[in-house]
Amino acid sequence: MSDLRDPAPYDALLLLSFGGPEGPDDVVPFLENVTRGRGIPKERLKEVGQHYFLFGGVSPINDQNRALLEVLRKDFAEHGLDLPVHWGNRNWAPYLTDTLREMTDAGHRRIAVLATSAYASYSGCRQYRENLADALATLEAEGRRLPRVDKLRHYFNHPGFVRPMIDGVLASLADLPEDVRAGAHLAFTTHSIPTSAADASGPAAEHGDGGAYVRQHLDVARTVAEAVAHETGVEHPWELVYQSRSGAPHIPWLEPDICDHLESLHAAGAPAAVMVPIGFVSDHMEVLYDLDTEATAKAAELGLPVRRSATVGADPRFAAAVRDLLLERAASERGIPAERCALGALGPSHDLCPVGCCPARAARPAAAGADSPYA
Ligand SMILES: CC1=C(CCC(=O)O)c2cc3nc(cc4[nH]c(cc5[nH]c(cc1n2)c(C)c5CCC(=O)O)c(CCC(=O)O)c4C)C(CCC(=O)O)=C3C
Ligand SMILES: [Fe+2]
Repeated sequence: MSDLRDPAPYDALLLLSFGGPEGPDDVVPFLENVTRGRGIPKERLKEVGQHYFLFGGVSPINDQNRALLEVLRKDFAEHGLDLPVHWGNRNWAPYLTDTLREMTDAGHRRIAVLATSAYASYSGCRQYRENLADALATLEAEGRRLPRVDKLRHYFNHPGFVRPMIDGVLASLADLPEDVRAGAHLAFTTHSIPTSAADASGPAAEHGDGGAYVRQHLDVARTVAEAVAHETGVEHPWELVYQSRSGAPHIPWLEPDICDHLESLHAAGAPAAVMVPIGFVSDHMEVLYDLDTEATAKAAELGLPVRRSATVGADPRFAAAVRDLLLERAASERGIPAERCALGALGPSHDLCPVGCCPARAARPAAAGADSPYA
């Protein structure tokens, strides 16, 4: 096999996701899993529970991961990549620990991990690595010989992640009434996090205010906005805004919120907006509730025409990007330099999170980084 198509040393891929409830009885236990020890106000939990109940207690995220699994397996098969793809979640079944146990018992020794989270930050990266460490600790306590797990690099700027978003924005613009289209703002949106977490996501000293988290999002937003301008001949004004804030009101989180932003746009005379959820990999609950329900209602109240552009989801170009990331990392683990695709100004992200990357307040073991306690 030609070197750059060889998955060795990897013998399996693990799709690692957030997980979500699949019926009304799952909602509260799911929220308990998500927020264990994180001091989310009870009021906020009741509110978030309502978002799920509005959709029958079902988060779309699991079906989206099932669809992604299917396109990944299809893409691998079509490209002669004989590598099983498994799926495990941090907060709901199929649970990460159970999947990793099955993979270990099936004899997998070297597992590449794709997290359904594209950017740096504690919530988007280190927390996934902590949960991997927890799962490995459980398997170790059960007397199992541990496989090695490697998390694939951040793919926020991979063309297979960015190009489908550009197409999504073009489709949303085309769907706006013609008389407001040319003046439409692009409101790039992502999950708000505490400003302290943003600054620690790759140090503010190196990346500026908001750390790597904000810088990476700004880079993607600029890349998408420039590609859209190139395609349409119109330079749409754009901004990076936030959604889904939680936590106590006195703690500063990234702002402005998308709903406040729509109000400001309206007040400033903007004729329309496209909400572009660059922070998310699929149309899960944060997109369906916070954007399609809440922000869309706010826009209707203002009389501001809005559209919400698609996330990458199970786009075959994303599956191809995952294959690319896996083969690139496999080659590099074998000591062979491989091309590392990236759009924008920041270049490809690191393979291995450095010691102390994206720290949380309380230090906990995290796998698949330079400070992993596991080989
Ligand atoms: C950066 C980021 C991403 C993007 C990266 C990634 O995708 O991982 C993300 C994704 C998601 N967040 C999700 C759900 C929730 N996030 C919560 C809480 C929080 N998220 C945070 C950050 C992020 N979150 C933070 C700083 C908190 C508060 C503190 C904490 O608890 O760490 C809470 C608790 C209640 C609330 O506060 O809202 C819930 C229910 C779902 C599933 C949706 C579904 O079911 O379809 C997904 C994909
Ligand atoms: Fe979240």
